[in-house]
Amino acid sequence: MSGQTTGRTPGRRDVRPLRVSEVTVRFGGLVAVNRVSFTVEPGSIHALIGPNGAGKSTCFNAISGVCRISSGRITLGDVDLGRTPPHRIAALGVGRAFQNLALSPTSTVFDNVMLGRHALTGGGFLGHGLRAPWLRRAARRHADRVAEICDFLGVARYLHTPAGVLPYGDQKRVDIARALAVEPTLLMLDEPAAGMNASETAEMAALIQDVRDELGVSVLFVEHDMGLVMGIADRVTVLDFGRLIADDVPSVVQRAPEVIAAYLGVDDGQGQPAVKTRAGGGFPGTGGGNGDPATSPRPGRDGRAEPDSREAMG
Ligand SMILES: Nc1ncnc2c1ncn2[C@@H]1O[C@H](COP(=O)(O)OP(=O)(O)OP(=O)(O)O)[C@@H](O)[C@H]1O
Repeated sequence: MSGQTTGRTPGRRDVRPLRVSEVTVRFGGLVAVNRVSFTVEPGSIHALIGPNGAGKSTCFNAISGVCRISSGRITLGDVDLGRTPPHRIAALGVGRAFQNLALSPTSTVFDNVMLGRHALTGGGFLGHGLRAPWLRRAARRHADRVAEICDFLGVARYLHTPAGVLPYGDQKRVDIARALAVEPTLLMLDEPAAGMNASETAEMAALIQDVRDELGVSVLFVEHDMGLVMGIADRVTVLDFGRLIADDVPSVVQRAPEVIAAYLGVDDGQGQPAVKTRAGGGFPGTGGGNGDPATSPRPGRDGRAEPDSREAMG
């Protein structure tokens, strides 16, 4: 991946910490996120993990303004994001790529990525029909930047191709390009390796590291592939049933008894999973199972097994 990048840094904004402080999100009587606090440090790769229904997506939605927090505070630097609409949050420097690609399949890659740019431009210069010379110059600058971002993501050759005909892995890259088009200081990735094979996952890992190292952008990602998480994250926050159960470096998190128990549903009290009760389950470092919690059943809120339909992803 590194060979495909331009190495150009945006240098447009200071990268600031994202602080999630005592955040609670309720849906009626259900507490989906329960007084959760963590900080994404500037220039870090930070993973948010947890079994199905743990509250990861809700937490992501709260940070990107898609759902309202019931209490607590979310700040980027000293800017309060907690009650800010999504388009403003994007303009403030938070770019988000989605698990289910948020691309228009019939629009070109260029147009899809330019759409991401509209958080910066307000869509204004296009709406004026490019009559004034300064509007044409602005449009050219934005077009050049879109091309640069696509080059960085390794999808520049598809610039004028409808996004929908690209291979899945390349569509993922275009979606990340769209998120980077807002010139974010924080990039949020929702299950970036979902549906990818081992070599595509390795390329995605390299890409995420390039975003951090070459663009200086912090990355917060939700992921079920524990190999990817433990391989690239500087810090890992673990949720279970809406509560934070661990927040530390990967080597500590993967040995935390609460984390092992959350993924396997059982703990023998010594921090060791009772794997015999969870066929195929396991968490890296525990010696239990295939190392991919996404393939493991886990107890539901009512204590019954809650099978996960996800495919094993490495
Ligand atoms: N819009 C909503 N209305 C009601 N309940 C919701 C809503 N969104 C999520 N929930 C519930 O909140 C809890 C947390 O869900 P969330 O999707 O955040 O978990 P998750 O960790 O992202 O799970 P997964 O890994 O399966 O995507 C679940 O019990 C879910 O059913």
